[in-house]
Amino acid sequence: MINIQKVKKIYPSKRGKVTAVDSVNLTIDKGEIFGVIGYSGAGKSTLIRMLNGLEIPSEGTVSVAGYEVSKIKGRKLRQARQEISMIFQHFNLLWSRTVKQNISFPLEIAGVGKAERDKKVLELIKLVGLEGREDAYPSQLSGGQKQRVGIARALASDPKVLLCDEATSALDPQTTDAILDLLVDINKRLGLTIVLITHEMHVIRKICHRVAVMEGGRVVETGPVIDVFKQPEQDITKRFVQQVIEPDEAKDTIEHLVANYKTGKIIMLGFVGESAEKPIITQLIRSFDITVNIIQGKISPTQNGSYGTLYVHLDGKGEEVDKAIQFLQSQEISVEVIEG
Ligand SMILES: Nc1ncnc2c1ncn2[C@@H]1O[C@H](COP(=O)(O)OP(=O)(O)OP(=O)(O)O)[C@@H](O)[C@H]1O
Repeated sequence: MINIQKVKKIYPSKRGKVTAVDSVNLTIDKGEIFGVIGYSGAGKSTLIRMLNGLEIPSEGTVSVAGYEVSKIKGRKLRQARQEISMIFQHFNLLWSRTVKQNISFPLEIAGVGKAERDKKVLELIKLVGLEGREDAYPSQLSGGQKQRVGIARALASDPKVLLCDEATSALDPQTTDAILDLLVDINKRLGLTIVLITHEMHVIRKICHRVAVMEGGRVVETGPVIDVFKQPEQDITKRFVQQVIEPDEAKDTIEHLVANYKTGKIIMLGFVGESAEKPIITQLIRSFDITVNIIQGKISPTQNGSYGTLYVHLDGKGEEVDKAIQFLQSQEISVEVIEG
């Protein structure tokens, strides 16, 4: 569906040239939710803007939904943009138009007749959950509702690809989750390919099938989300993964608890995929003469399996504790002894 080949984008600036995107190759399949993550200045916006011709690459080719967007102009590019829609961090709504009129706008531009427009707008309002708010103005809506209008408007032209430019960055965590759920629902119902850029690993964890990590204009790591969580290769990826699996308050609690347990061992277990759903702790308690205290744990689902971490304190005779650890190591989980 999307093919990015040897793409570079160089901007001229007063202090010389800036390479915003450097030698990027990516292929994104039909129906995928693909995330691009990176810190500010990594080149994410430039990359996503090249997918709908808002920026033209300095080198390389970009093809999306059968259009070579890096080469086309004028009418052909406008036609391509009907099939490659975009939503934005700050929604970009028309403030003097109602919800209905905002959603209808791209259909008016495309010359769709009134009856057909009205029918389509109603369908979209239902799809994004805005029933009852049809005649409200953007200023009367919450952030989440505004983004729902943005999504409905983007879907009006029946696109094949939806580009999301930090679409949840202006929203609170709960609203973010509701909008992410809506994107997954749309992806499944309409088979839409979604490409999103973000600086939050939570967004990637929750909805993406695959992820590319960008740093200094380059894609430094890419793969299925679960694999990246299981084995992040680059330091920057490890930092992003830690954002969600090991929040700072967890570290403080562990340090505090480690100081309190004088005997036994504290271990950190890492679960990925099917192992996250097995009753390993039950097996541990039944099979060994030890006590097991669960200190802290979190299991999170991704689009291609679950992963999680669990801190436990094992206490008992030294050899029995060691046997229990060997048992854990024989399972498909990572085991790290923290203390003891
Ligand atoms: N129009 C422009 N002219 C000159 N330099 C630019 C232009 N647009 C982006 N850049 C530079 O290119 C680099 C990548 O910017 P880009 O906005 O793509 O990164 P980003 O990862 O999206 O970051 P952010 O989330 O802060 O937007 C930065 O160094 C930026 O200053």
